[in-house]
Amino acid sequence: MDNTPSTPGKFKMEKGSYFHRPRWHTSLAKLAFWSFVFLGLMFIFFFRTPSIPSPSLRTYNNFGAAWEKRVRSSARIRSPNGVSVLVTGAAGFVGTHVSAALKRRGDGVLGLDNFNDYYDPSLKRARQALLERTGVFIVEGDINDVDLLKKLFEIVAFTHVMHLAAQAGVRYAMENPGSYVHSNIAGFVNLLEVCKSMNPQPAIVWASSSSVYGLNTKVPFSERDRTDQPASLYAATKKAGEEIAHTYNHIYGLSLTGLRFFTVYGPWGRPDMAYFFFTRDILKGKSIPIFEAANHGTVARDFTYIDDIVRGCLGALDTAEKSTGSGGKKTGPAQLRVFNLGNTSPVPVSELVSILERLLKVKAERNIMKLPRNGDVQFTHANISYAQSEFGYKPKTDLQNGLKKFVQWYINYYSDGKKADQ
Ligand SMILES: O=C(O)[C@H]1O[C@H](OP(=O)(O)OP(=O)(O)OC[C@H]2O[C@@H](n3ccc(=O)[nH]c3=O)[C@H](O)[C@@H]2O)[C@H](O)[C@@H](O)[C@@H]1O
Repeated sequence: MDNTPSTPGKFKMEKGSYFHRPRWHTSLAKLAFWSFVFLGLMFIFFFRTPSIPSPSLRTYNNFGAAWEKRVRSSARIRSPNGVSVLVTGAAGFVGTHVSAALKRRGDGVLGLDNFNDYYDPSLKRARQALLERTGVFIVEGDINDVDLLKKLFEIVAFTHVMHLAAQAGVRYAMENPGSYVHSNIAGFVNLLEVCKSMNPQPAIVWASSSSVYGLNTKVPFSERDRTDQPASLYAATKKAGEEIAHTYNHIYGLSLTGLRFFTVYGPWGRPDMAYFFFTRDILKGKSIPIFEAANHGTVARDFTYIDDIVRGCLGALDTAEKSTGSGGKKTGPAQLRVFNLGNTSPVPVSELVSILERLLKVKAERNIMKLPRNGDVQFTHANISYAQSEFGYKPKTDLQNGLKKFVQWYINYYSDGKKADQ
């Protein structure tokens, strides 16, 4: 679809290296150089000890017979009313939890993830291992890979797609804008293109974000509020996703449900998020930057615990109606929805830090600083009545209890000397 690589992660567009090319003054130097390269390659080829991956994490060549068998087996429905779900971003934080929950109740689940290095890929591999143990196979690939997506639909007639693959994080969008366009816009369009051509078309539930409310000041945020003043490119790409969803629903009859997640946290979380790296840095005795708005204004988030989000995702999936189109043609109006999935009780970031201090029994070195103008908004607060009325969404975990579970996981996960660096 474009020229960016299929796994952007930390990839950034490079400036042309033309002006830095070495000049070869003599053909002798050239010969010596290539002989060196050749010998080096031979050395690597013959003397490298082959690393034997554990059977559970063996990588399968996409499209091979063994791979196809694993795809089929992972997606096999094991309960009477089960559905078959393709979960994109399955090695991600929310993707792992949702995949495990679907599998537990007997649905067929196949994961897809590009394992990019936006944050520590070993954490993604550990989540993959966790899912493997529950019988969920994650295909390694990118949502921009049309052939791969088509192949997966050829093997399995997915009834649903839970699309959670994305370039996340609000601040990183200033460093690497291309990765947001690549995953959240081009990747999403690619996935919808493939879904719209299927017969039957799957119903799609996908991750939008609370950040679409941008600079709005009226709280709590309702789905009916304006979403035309995003504060980050990340938010703008999620908002674009919502408009793109409208288009595919309108033209092709795809059933589409967008979920606006509000700062999701919990065990197996994302190391780029504040609660995660605050924990790491408090334990290290490193100072943590705590943002505050103008005139000492409070910065707050409607932090939402992962188990509540998972219940919301499953509720949305279970109430998703069938797509109405087939093979690229719409036959009638289809469902188009967007829901807030938040906690409805915002907590100031300074309070988040106090809770962590109590749980970790370590005093944080607080570095209070002005909210930088790099994508953050001052507060978020969800009105969840729509999700409540449609599928009984009701968050149960407050920040104190949720962080307790996160800290327990964190201490346990990093107890064996693993590094918690991003
Ligand atoms: O709910 C959402 O829509 C978004 O939630 C998070 O974004 P954010 O709420 O900014 O989460 P964090 O980066 O963990 O920040 C949490 C709070 O800590 C503050 N913060 C962050 C970083 C820091 O160094 N200091 C600091 O005080 C932020 O201003 C924010 O109020 C996720 O990173 C997004 O992917 C997601 O879409």
